[in-house]
Amino acid sequence: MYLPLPTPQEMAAWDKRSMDDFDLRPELLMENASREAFSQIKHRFADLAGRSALLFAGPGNNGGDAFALARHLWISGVKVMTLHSKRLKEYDGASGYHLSVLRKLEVPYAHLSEYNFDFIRDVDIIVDGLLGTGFTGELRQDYVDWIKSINKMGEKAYVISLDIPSGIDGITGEPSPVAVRADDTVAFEEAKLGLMQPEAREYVGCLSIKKIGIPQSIKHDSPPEHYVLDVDILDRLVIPRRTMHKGEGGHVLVLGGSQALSGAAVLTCLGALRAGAGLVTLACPADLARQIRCGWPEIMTIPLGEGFDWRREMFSQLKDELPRFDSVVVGPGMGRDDDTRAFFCDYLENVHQRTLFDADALYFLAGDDSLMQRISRSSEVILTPHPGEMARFFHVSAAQINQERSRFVREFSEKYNVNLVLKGASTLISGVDRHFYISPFATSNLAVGGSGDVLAGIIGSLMAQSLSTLDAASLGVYWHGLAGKDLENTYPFRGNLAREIADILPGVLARYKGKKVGDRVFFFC
Ligand SMILES: NC(=O)C1=CN([C@@H]2O[C@H](COP(=O)(O)OP(=O)(O)OC[C@H]3O[C@@H](n4cnc5c(N)ncnc54)[C@H](O)[C@@H]3O)[C@@H](O)[C@H]2O)[C@H](O)CC1
Ligand SMILES: [K+]
Repeated sequence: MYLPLPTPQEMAAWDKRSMDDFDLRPELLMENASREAFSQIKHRFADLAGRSALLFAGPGNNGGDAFALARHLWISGVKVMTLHSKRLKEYDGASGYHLSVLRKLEVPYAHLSEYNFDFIRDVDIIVDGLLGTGFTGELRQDYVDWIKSINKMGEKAYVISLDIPSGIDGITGEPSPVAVRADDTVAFEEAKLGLMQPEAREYVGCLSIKKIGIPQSIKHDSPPEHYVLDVDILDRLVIPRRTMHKGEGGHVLVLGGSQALSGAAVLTCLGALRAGAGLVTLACPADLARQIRCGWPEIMTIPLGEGFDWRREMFSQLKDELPRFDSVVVGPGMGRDDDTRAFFCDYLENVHQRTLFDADALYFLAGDDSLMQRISRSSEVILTPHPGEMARFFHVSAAQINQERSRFVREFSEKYNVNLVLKGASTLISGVDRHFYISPFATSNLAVGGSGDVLAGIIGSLMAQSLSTLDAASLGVYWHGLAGKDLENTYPFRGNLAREIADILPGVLARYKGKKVGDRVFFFC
């Protein structure tokens, strides 16, 4: 369901405990790491003998991984050249050990700063073992130059990064200021947090996670703070009983829509229906409800008051009906005027415990902390802002939110302790369990008006189907992302409609549920 995403510090702590408590030597873990990278290369090249490989070995253990890998390639008949970043005698510990074996085997090596890349012709394989989780701050200029050389040669050669593309920050995922563009990245034991951040996407290539022998109990005793959603989250949805009745599918109430924005509420209803809700009811001003009823027979409506505008009094019509719904989605296309706000405030006084707040509901909540206090610490509600909506809570810009998504989400959780979905590439979920869950999907096919409305409907639907709010959010975000990824195949230049995201949900589920992805995090590489 959730794969751990340790920070470099969390990973180093696991590493240390492996040694201290279990006497697992670093040489051994390094050997395991290099074997895993080797098998990934073998997976890419059917016949390795006679190929050429250039290995970049940095000053730390990432460089040691490259030394050990150079040995496996050499033994397989690959023409190997190992380039090291510091003087040979400066290598010690596990890296020094694997280097010494290489030297005994007489594998060719050279100092990086003395090597002339102009001599390189048609290398097949480039191994990036320059920097791993020990990298901090900005790259030194010589590293910038080496990384640029790798990327230049990588236009024609296969590039594999060990653990993390060199130059990528292990937490933020940002290149600092450049980074290796890999075809494959093999993350050792677990993917590091930075690998899953949107900033790292174009550098990581195809990511696989390979175990190197860190005992499970260590990870269990010191769990990381962040996780990435995995495909088996789809297993939370069970095949429905043939004899079920629609009530068992849950009943979602959507409060939203206004004359200018009726489509948003409809898309939320469609998302909810396509995600399997047995019944979906839209409550909105009466004239709007009549219009929507004509075009969408599957959506039931509760016409409130009269006209097209929301009014405070309308809530009294709805109040007694709330308990018959299994979840409520409030906000899509609702509008932001004072009368709508008054209706929303009355709703908050009587809030359904399984409520999802989206769009204009977030606008009201962000503008008045006393409203947030009414739902704060409610473990079953959820807020689903995009960066612009999140920005209003902090009086910053959407760009600032995107620069430090984790930090803002953490601050929000600490202040209000509710479930939260911060949308965007690599959507971030924070649960009332104080953990953070990242979506593995970043696709431009989801960047279309109405996509968020559909997501609100999906999550609302899953909340109505008795999943915990956090599971509903995780599954909903994964399913929505998978649909977007699937649309990428049909519409590589975008152009899909938001309603198509909703429409393909059942088919996507049928195709991908139970599918084995092995140790790959991303389906599509
Ligand atoms: N986690 C495990 O159990 C295992 C990890 N392995 C590999 O080891 C690296 C982490 O190794 P470490 O020695 O801690 O760090 P690095 O190799 O990343 O190198 C640190 C090295 O880099 C220098 N440095 C730091 N910042 C900069 C900078 N901005 N510019 C230039 N140089 C920089 C610093 O001085 C250090 O010398 C992990 O990623 C795995 O690949 C094991 O092999 C298996 C077990
Ligand atoms: K690396």
